[in-house]
Amino acid sequence: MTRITSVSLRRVLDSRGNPTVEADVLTESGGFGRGAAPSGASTGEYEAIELPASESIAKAREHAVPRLEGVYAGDQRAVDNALRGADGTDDFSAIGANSAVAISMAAAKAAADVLGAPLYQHLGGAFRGENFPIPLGNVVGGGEHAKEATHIQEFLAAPVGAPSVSEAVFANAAVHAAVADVLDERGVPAAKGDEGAWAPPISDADAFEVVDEAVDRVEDEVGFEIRFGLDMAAAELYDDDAEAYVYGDETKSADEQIEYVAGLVDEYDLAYVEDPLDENDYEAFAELTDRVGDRTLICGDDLFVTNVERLQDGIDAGAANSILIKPNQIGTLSDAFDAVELAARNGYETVISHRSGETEDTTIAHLAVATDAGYIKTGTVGGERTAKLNELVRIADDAV
Ligand SMILES: O=C(O)[C@@H](CO)OP(=O)(O)O
Ligand SMILES: [Mg+2]
Repeated sequence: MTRITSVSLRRVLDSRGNPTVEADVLTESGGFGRGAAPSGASTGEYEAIELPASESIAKAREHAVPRLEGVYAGDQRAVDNALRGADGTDDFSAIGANSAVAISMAAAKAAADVLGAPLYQHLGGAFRGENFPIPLGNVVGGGEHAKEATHIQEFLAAPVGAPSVSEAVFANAAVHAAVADVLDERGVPAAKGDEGAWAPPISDADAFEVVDEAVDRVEDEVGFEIRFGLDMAAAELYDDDAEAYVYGDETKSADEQIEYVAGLVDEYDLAYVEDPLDENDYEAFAELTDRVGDRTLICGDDLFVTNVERLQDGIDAGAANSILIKPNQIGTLSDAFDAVELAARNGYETVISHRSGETEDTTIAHLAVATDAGYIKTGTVGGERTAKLNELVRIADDAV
């Protein structure tokens, strides 16, 4: 094992053009790792705290860096415990989860570098599974990621029948292109949202038709099953005062929302529905899961925020049957692994995910392979999205 000799932090651009934190970790035997923090727009109420990049860097330099020097880079728990100890809060509000996650990922990469092993192998070990995640590809979106588009935040292609990860990745890109064709045929202009999905000014009902048509076309071309799913990001739709989900001029009570989503699952044979209900409503999540959980994944993102305590509450309540894993929601890779393990022990599927604000960092591709995750959600097109997808293709090709 080799000790960390230096941690340097800087501000770099994220895909929205905002400053984010990048960390470089060096070890005594010359190992090097670099990690950069992503950033959410539709952030959950219970996420770890992201501080302004400069403030987070200043605080981490003062409190965390001195504690990290001398820690074994390959002992990820020790690295992450040092980060937690330096911060001293439950939610990383002292140094910022953005510096914490950048350092945590950089240390893992430095350790992999020392070992001469790819990151997924260092994280997953010799006996990790041999499966590859199915990529969920955002092809139409709105909500907090694009104003004047759909109320539902993400319509996600799910190439569940793809024979390889590479074919799955290309199928999602083909669905993205087919959506552009269908919109064009309907005379609908479309810009792109934060994650590169089309952001057309159409109703949610029309978006279902467009995506369904695009998926059918590509399914015919490629000859394997492609379904689709949603991230409803319903906490963003929910109005606490009105106690209702707000879709422009229309509102839905929790019961109506459950009815609506269950109807969509059946009508469109949805493979996946993320955050269909408010992040505080475990009960409604449990009711929906009970109704449709045998035929689709009901995934908690803002509901669980990659947090084992919130996930345990969900398991106890029977809320959802899968969890979105975003390392920056909780602050360290160790915490993210704990959430994956708790999920796996309780039969919850795991979906490793990007954020709407991203960098070229490819850690989540390695994390998905290392943890044998069933799915990865990392967009479809755009450099910061294809960075992860292309890394997955390289991992499958043994070329990292
Ligand atoms: O809600 C989500 O799942 C994510 C990523 O798609 O969005 P954000 O990073 O804005 O929270
Ligand atoms: Mg989400």
